[in-house]
Amino acid sequence: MTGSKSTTPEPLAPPPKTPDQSQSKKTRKRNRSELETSPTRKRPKTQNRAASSEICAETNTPGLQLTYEEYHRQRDEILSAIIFDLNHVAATQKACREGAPDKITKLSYQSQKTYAALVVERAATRISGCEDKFNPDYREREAHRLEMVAKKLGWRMLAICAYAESFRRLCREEEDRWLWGCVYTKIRDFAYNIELQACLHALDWRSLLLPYWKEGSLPGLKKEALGSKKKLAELASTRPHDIVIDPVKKTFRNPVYKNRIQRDVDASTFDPSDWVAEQKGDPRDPTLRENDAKFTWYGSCDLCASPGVCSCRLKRSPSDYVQLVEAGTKGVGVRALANFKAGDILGEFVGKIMPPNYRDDNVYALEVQPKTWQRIDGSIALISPKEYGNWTRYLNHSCDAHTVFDARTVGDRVIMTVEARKDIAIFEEITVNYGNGYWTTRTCRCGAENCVEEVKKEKERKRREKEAAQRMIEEEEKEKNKKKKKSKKQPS
Ligand SMILES: C[S@@+](CC[C@H](N)C(=O)[O-])C[C@H]1O[C@@H](n2cnc3c(N)ncnc32)[C@H](O)[C@@H]1O
Repeated sequence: MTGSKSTTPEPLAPPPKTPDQSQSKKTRKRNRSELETSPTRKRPKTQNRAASSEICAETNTPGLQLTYEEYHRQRDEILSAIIFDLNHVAATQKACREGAPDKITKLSYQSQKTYAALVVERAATRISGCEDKFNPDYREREAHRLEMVAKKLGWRMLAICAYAESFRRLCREEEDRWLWGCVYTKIRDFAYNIELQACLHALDWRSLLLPYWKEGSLPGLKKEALGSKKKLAELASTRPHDIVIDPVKKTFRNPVYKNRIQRDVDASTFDPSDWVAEQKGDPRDPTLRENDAKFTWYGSCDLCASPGVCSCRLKRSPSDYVQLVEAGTKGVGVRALANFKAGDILGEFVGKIMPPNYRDDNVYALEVQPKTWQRIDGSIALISPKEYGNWTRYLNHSCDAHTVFDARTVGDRVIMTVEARKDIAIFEEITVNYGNGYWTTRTCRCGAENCVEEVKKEKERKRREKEAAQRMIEEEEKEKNKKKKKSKKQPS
């Protein structure tokens, strides 16, 4: 990414289309199969849904009260809430395990655990056939959905999801079976991602299943479903961005570059010895903002507008909502675990702070450029995360990217942030634009309509046409010269 900071605004997302226009044959087929998981539909009750049914009536989609887009939006919101709840419960559990939690945290954890245990119990009684069918509290819809998750996705998945209030409410209260079907399908497709996220955040789903553990006591509850305590403890102590998930093979690994494991770190590092040739005397970190007049050109803090050094920091929480995954031929990629909105700052690009002329990292390095209003040529430094960095280094390129790298002054330094330029849906791969310069010697495989490879092909086609035209002119010239010579030789 050297010399490739993209400061130009990304094109806006295309306007919403009707379901027929916006969906390819393949997606339509998939959507149909998603919807088929829930056979019947009831008329939605809320005002919002009524409005959506009007939209649908306008688009003449028989039998649908919501558009596909509306379904997908609601589905993504529910999924995002489920992941948020799981992370929140895991954080509460951690606080209770590690320190002296306050009363509210303790109560909150205890109540979440009780609710989750009740959900597992409901599924267990239903599946083992001991359900009291004459119980006035009997809720068929909820029991059916819990049974479906336990039987098809496994008891582990049920125990994990049971901790999320939004999942419990979805099973109990959501009347729209199609919407339930959409969410269920997505949970099924990303089950391994959700499971690993829960394990990495040390969510204690195991204790919900242990009371039922006895060979053959619950259909489908095998010893493997409980997992090994040692392996779970290992995962819980791993930094989530130190592993890359392969959801297809259901495995994970450490990210590696040139045979060295890449480590996840929280902040950039500066080693004065890297800067000796660059700066005379005592080398200093050029991204550090100090209270002396010499460096006032870093501008005021972008968070609190303080002209001097302040204590502002970027929130780290968005990093809990991204995952490293195998991205096919592109290597490692980043997947969103929440819905992000345009304008959200997702994180800081961190690594080793090197001089601008550093040439040893032509894959990951990013220039720290002056902010757009500054009239300063060149870059201040280069951030090289080839060995130590965070998840932002794994953002793959797309010519129609979701995010941009941008320089910002925050607290005591100038940092490179990753900012969303358009909405990002949960489980989508997050991309950034490296700039066309990066692809002069490489081949981009982003597949976007405006891909730089198309521009390259067009350039190549024009070059060939020009060459062919040049050759024709030359040949015509030669012919003319020959004719001239001949006519000179022949006496008139
Ligand atoms: C900054 S790294 C991104 C993380 C990288 N995928 C990895 O496995 O570490 C940039 C490298 O990822 C790969 N890459 C990223 N986007 C790509 C794209 N659109 N097409 C092809 N390769 C891509 C290229 O190998 C590129 O040199």
